[in-house]
Amino acid sequence: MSLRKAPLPRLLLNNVSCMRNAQTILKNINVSVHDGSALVLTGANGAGKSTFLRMLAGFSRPSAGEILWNGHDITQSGVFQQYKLQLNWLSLKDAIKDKLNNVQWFELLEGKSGKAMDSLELMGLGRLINEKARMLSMGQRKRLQLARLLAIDRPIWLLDEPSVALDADGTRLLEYIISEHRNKGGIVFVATHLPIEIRDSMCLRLPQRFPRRKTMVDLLD
Ligand SMILES: Nc1ncnc2c1ncn2[C@@H]1O[C@H](COP(=O)(O)OP(=O)(O)OP(=O)(O)O)[C@@H](O)[C@H]1O
Repeated sequence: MSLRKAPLPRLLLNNVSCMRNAQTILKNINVSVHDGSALVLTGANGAGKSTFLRMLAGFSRPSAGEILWNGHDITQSGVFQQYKLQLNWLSLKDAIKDKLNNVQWFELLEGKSGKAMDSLELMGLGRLINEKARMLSMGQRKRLQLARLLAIDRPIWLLDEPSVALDADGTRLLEYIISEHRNKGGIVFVATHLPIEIRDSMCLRLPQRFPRRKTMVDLLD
């Protein structure tokens, strides 16, 4: 009889906690993530969804536990140098400058080229290619961020509220590109308040951090 070893998860969060300003934001998180998986993070305002993504991006370190990528702790500098090249980050701050062709600029920065125009077309921005980014609406800026995500093409996507400002078609495009990315073996983390259809995803609902006081919403009930 041959005993096959279970494959190592690409990412493993092992009893991870995170503190900020001497307060525990995340406590004892355990998650295994394999290629092609998606994890959807939900929870009330302030529950720690962005903190979770920031920790995965290496912006803040776990105060306890470890995050392993291919079995190696991402906080070790040699490992982090390799790990950070796997990440694609999308947040509410869009870091968009000047012309739409900043997608091409990001491509160049990555030593890749050729996907910018197709990505912009896919996200419905083709006819706006020569516009200044400051002329774009909120939803168009979000589409531009998504085009950049496609053009840069890294395996691990960290998406913080990716559907905010998107219209129904934009949200469907987002769902489509997430699905295609996963079909290619990519990994997607999504922190969201809005419903996004992501097939076979894991879901982690972070608990509310403070005992609730009466709010205006309670008075309206
Ligand atoms: N730079 C920081 N220093 C200290 N505390 C912070 C910092 N950034 C966020 N926090 C705190 O961490 C907690 C979690 O914030 P976080 O942004 O992760 O929540 P969230 O679940 O993403 O919330 P939201 O749904 O409002 O976006 C909050 O109480 C917040 O005040």
